Amino acid sequence: MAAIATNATALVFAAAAKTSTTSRRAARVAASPALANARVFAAAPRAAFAKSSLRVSVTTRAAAEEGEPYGVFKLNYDISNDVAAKSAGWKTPIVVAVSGAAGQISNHLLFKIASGEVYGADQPIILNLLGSERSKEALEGVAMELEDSLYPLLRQVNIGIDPLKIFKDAEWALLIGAKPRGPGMERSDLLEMNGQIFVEQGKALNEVANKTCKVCVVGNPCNTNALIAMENAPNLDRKNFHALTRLDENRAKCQLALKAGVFYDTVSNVTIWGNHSTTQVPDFVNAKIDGKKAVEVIGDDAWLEEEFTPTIQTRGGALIKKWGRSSAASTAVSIADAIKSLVTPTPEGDWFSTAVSTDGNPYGIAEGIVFSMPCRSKGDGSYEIVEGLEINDWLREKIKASEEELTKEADCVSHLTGKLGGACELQGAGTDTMLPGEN
Ligand SMILES: NC(=O)C1=CN([C@@H]2O[C@H](COP(=O)(O)OP(=O)(O)OC[C@H]3O[C@@H](n4cnc5c(N)ncnc54)[C@H](OP(=O)(O)O)[C@@H]3O)[C@@H](O)[C@H]2O)C=CC1
Ligand SMILES: O=C([O-])CC(=O)C(=O)O
Repeated sequence: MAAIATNATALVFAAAAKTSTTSRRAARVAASPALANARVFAAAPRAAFAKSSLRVSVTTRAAAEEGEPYGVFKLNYDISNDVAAKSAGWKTPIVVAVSGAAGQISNHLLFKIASGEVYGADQPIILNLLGSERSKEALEGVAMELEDSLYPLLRQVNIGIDPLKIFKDAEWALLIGAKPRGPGMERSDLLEMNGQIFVEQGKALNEVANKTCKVCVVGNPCNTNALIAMENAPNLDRKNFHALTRLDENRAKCQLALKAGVFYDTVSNVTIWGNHSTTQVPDFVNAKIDGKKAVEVIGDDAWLEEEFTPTIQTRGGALIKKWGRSSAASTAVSIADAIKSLVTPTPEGDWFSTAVSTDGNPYGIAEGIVFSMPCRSKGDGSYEIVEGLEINDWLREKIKASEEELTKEADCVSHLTGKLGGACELQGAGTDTMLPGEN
């Protein structure tokens, strides 16, 4: 993690960084007498927080030797004296690691997370931000903006370019960074290039993340990137790997509401099946509007099949044409929604979409891929796949096409997932498939 000096205190601290923890602290105290009375909070690992009193009993030693928390987050104090924290009954801080942290999606998401809107108003957050040589400076800028936002719940920010450090003790890993597809690139090229990133990050998560870490892959092609990360992290529960299809669900809810002439909060039970690509299947068959079947409320099967479905499949591309960039704010909102769906109980009778491992799934989808399905959660971070949805011929055929696409993608990256692979059938003209932003 980077130790970046932003003020006199930090400069003194940075200069002392190669000495012992004790002498570093002495140097900081000398530079800032107010610290003389301060005790440790900033880099205390999660286990150090006693649930009842929020008392911190360890020093920053371990983290300090790897790199310091950013800027103001270096300032140590005793959380047991934090009246606001105590009276609000705050929980133990959690480590949320984010890759592509200097990118445009993160620029929206990080501030939502730090505000308490995502994990709850009683959940202190430690943000670990992963960048690269390319984005080092930009990442500092992001950390500066987080400092300047004065979020009470944001208790520490660490920035760095080494996933082994940034993913340390992560309870959530939001993997957003990925190379965008460039002109003339085959999807298989993108799979290969980004696949390498997710091998490295999967291995790092395996080594240093909390064993119950929940991983949400956003960087495209997100389903297969999630598969690669999952296969490279055998110490983590496969069920805890997700690829983001919540944006597609939100897009589908909006279009159904628009057609029905109702506000979108009346639309429920919307599933996105399959890949976050143009083969995805927005399920209008099981969707509801005001508790009634959407198909009956809308009463226009031709529209649902021939307009609604392709509109959702290609919404990303339509947005890029208008805005000149891919969805960022709405993607960040949907990541927040996806997390909230796992940390709060799903409303009775409803479900949400997330792409998860197909191992043991109740719909007969091929195993060994990451496929979007209807899920429910008790709010403890885990989920179950909702069984018993009606799969009519229309859905069956479309779901099959997305399943075949993901199976081919998995074959293309078999050398990255430790499987004995088949040929990569995505290579060559006419066989290539598209991301939502590529049409
Ligand atoms: N699943 C979904 O619903 C959606 C997914 N997406 C995907 O999310 C990802 C991030 O989008 P967004 O934040 O808008 O993108 P940005 O271009 O703003 O940021 C992407 C980040 O990826 C990192 N990156 C990793 N490897 C490379 C590379 N080889 N070349 C360039 N950048 C790289 C960069 O960070 P660094 O230099 O720090 O590594 C960069 O900051 C994309 O893959 C996009 O397709 C977007 C919208 C919806
Ligand atoms: O293709 C992209 O980068 C954008 C994308 O996934 C989407 O908007 O759904």
